[in-house]
Amino acid sequence: MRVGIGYDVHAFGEGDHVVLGGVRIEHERGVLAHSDGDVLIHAVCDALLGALALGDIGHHFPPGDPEWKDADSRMMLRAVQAILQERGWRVNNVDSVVVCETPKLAPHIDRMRQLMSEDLRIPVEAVAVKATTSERLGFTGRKEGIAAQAVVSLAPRE
Ligand SMILES: Nc1ccn([C@@H]2O[C@H](COP(=O)(O)O)[C@@H](O)[C@H]2O)c(=O)n1
Ligand SMILES: C[C@@]1(CO)OP(=O)(O)OP(=O)(O)OC[C@H]1O
Repeated sequence: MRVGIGYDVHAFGEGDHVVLGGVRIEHERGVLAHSDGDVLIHAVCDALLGALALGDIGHHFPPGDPEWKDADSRMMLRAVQAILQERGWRVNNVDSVVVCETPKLAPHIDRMRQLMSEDLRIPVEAVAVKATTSERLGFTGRKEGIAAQAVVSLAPRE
């Protein structure tokens, strides 16, 4: 068994939607990012890579690389899953939390779980996504950006 932790932040910027866990959510602002700025999937990718001490998302998908400009972060999640599989591991479970005052995430949580479980090839019951505000404190509380944290466990493939 291996465990990993991931954390990511994206600042709000111009735009009319955010993408979280692969779900497009209409919002008064977008996020600043090289890719689609899916802070939740980035945190999950970092947790998965961390579990095997394989560096971080920026190491595998360099922020300056045109290939990843505006990229769908689900491509990165599937690529990371393939790396784990090649090395003889499978994802056992994912837990995660997204921190932002807005948008309201509760209506979208089950879709995020579904999409990430498909990309990771595990049951939806093994993927948890939670949302919280930071009670108007700090950068998330001031609506300057979104943060996400993830913890994963991996098991050897039989
Ligand atoms: N962006 C968010 C933040 C929170 N929620 C949901 O609201 C509940 C209460 O949040 P608190 O920060 O006041 O504890 C939380 O448990 C989430 O279910 C949300 O949907 N979107
Ligand atoms: C996802 C990548 C892809 O270039 O860029 P961003 O979308 O800017 O996201 P971030 O979490 O800041 O950095 C990781 C990069 O790998």
